[in-house]
Amino acid sequence: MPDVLESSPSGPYDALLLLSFGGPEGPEDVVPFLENVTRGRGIPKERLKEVGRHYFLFGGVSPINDQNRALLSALRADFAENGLDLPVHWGNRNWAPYLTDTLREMVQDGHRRILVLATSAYASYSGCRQYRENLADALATLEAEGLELPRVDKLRHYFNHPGFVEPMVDGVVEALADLPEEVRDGAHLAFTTHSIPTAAADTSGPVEEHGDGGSYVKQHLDVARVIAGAVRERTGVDRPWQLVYQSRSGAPHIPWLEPDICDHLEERHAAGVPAVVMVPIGFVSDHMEVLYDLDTEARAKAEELGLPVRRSATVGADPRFAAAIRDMIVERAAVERGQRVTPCALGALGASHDVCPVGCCPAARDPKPAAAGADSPYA
Ligand SMILES: CC1=C(CCC(=O)O)c2cc3nc(cc4[nH]c(cc5[nH]c(cc1n2)c(C)c5CCC(=O)O)c(CCC(=O)O)c4C)C(CCC(=O)O)=C3C
Ligand SMILES: [Fe+2]
Repeated sequence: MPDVLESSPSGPYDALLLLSFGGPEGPEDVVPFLENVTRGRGIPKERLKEVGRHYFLFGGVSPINDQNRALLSALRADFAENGLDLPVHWGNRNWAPYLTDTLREMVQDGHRRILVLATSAYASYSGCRQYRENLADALATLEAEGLELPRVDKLRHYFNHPGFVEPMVDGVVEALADLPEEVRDGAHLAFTTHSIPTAAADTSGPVEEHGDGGSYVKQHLDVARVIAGAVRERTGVDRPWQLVYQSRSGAPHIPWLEPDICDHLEERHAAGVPAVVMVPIGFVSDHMEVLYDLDTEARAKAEELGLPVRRSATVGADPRFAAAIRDMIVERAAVERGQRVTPCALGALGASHDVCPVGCCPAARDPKPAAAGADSPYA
């Protein structure tokens, strides 16, 4: 076995775990799903009712599960085509297939070195450490069951990998082409991502990045700048752009990142901007936040204003994204074998760390053990 692993480009890893958020698959799943997501998180009941309503509008089905099934197929097809013999499993934090069940099956199948791909591209408590906390929790459960624990690592943040960025550039160019010609050149770009509490943004990423929106805001600004630059080159038009936010929750007196996309559309319209393309860089695929908060709510706001808007595509299961993941797996495996690599990244920040350092994206309150980082209690 060790010989096979040594000669494989993904050795020492023997499996990939696609780790996602999870979502309901029917109306009866919605409330239990929301209970799973919000356990002990103090989200106002009003907000939960509102979010439940979004899911019911779509038949109680989150788009995220089919998106993950498509990504699984794309990864398996890409690995097979490129001779990467690495099985891919799928587990979620908040709905079936649950992370703990998937990890148990992987251990029972004999996997010992597992690399995790999270469907979240940026640093933050919600987008990184919370995934690592759930991994630690799953490992603790398996340990209590007497299973021998595998070693679990997490793939670096991929927000600035060309395989993530380039499909979004294509998406913006296509969205612009879909606008009426008379407003196309004057259109502004609104890069959107999930709002988080400003305190969580300020402590996102490694300690030395804390303050002023932390890694979360810096990473999004870097990607937005790269995409806006590429779109300028492709279309020959220099369009103003801004990073804005969506999907705010939490108590109203707690500051979250602003402006909200709907306020931004109002402000741009009042300033005489003729059109806006919304670019959801914060989302890996068409999550409920994209289908409801942008395609339903923000579109309704734009219609009310008489402002032409388009929403550009998320990366989803684009083959370039699957190839990028393969690239990063092979890269990380080489690092683990003690080899030097030149990691691939666009923008000014460079490739993100392979291992989250101590103090990265701390929890706002009651810190929990987190796996797959420098402060992991597991090997
Ligand atoms: C940064 C970030 C991402 C992007 C990174 C990543 O992708 O992980 C993300 C993704 C997602 N968030 C999702 C769903 C929810 N998020 C909630 C609540 C919250 N999200 C937060 C942040 C983020 N969330 C925060 C700071 C809260 C407040 C409470 C808390 O600190 O927990 C709530 C509770 C109700 C509400 O408050 O809205 C729900 C239902 C789904 C599934 C969607 C689908 O079904 O397609 C996905 C992909
Ligand atoms: Fe969320």
